[in-house]
Amino acid sequence: MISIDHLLERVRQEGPVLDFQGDVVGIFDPVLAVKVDKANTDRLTVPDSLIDFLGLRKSRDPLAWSVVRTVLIEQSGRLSQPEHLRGLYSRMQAFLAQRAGSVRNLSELSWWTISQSLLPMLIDGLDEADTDALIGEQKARYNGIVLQNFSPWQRIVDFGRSRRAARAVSRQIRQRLRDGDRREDFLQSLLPLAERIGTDRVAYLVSVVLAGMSGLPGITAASLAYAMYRFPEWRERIRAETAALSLDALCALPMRELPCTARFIKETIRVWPGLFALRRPAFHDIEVDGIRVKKDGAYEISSYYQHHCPHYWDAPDVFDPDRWLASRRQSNKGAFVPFGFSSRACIGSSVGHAQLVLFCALLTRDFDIQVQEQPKPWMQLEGFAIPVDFTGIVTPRGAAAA
Ligand code: HEM
Repeated sequence: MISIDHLLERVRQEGPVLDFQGDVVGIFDPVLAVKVDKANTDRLTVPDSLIDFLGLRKSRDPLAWSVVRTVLIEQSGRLSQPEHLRGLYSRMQAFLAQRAGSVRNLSELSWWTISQSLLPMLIDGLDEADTDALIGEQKARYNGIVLQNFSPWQRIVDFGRSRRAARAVSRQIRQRLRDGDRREDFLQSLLPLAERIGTDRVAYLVSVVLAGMSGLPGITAASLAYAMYRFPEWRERIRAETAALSLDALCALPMRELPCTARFIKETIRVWPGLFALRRPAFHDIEVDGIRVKKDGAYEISSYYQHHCPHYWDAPDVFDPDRWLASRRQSNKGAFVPFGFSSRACIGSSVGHAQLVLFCALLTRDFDIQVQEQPKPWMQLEGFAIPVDFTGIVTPRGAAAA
């Protein structure tokens, strides 16, 4: 990956559309990035499965990706209602409480607190064995995404984990369809598609949501914990806001009563967006506003670039949550894209954003964190932002709210 300074200089000299090696076009203008990504996604459908390749499916009725996205976005909205957030908060709180009192890798702890607590929103009512299977898939993703451990042995272990998780998901789908049992979770929202696309492809869609909830949410949570360590004055402001609310009030997400928390989250995901650059294959020839990307070529778009470009932000590298005050807000022309670019943006952003607010509350009103200063924690910026050497002890605060 080229450095941000080099990229900024190239864009300054050559403009926002750059030719990279190997038929890759870099698009570093927010409006153009959205247009090209949309043109690529418009014709995207749910991919074929093995059954299609073997010619075993009776009807072949392609289902647009945008339809699936709408279903999932609506479900994400329902799952961010207070009654579901209360459950999410309790799960995160219990997870942290079990791990309190001993020295931990705080990035890893943040990642797992967030990721594991989301599982019942994917499939509610799982038994222990199937929960273990899905946690196994999350372990595989943690190894690949965060630890970047691609040793042959790890790959074999993780392949086994993924197979086990896939079997658990298929079993759950069959069981739900057979028993007519209804739950409020992502799986439920996908079941009506089973008749049209087959249960195998519903299982695939469940795995896409599982992947979505087992990567960036946890990485973002680690950045929030790190930002609280680096900027303790903001931690105290968040504590004051969240401790003033009962848990029920907090789960209604009264953002007007949480202005510092909201600004802190925005600024953390601006400075350290979960994903720096996306290199997306072109599914067909794309021609938009004079930009051409050949089928089987690729284009690159970057939230990190957009979040650090002085064209859109004053002092872009400075962590300054107050830049989001209404009195100071700049017109950033759609450059702020922590949840991705519109046509492929995060389907879980309602749940995701709510969870980040609750995570901030948890780390301030319910727990204290003592971070170890040796070795000094630092933020690794390679493809995504993850705090390193970030160890410490989490302890419950005496006055944890009911
Ligand atoms: C703080 C939390 C989160 C952040 C920062 C985040 C960020 C993102 C980003 C940047 C993308 C775009 C990736 C791309 O363009 O290829 C994305 C996509 C996605 N996210 Fe999230 N996400 C979060 C939470 C979640 C949650 C809670 C779920 C599931 C419940 C989820 C499910 C997905 C899925 C399925 C996609 C793929 C959408 C598609 O391919 O059309 N995300 N997310």
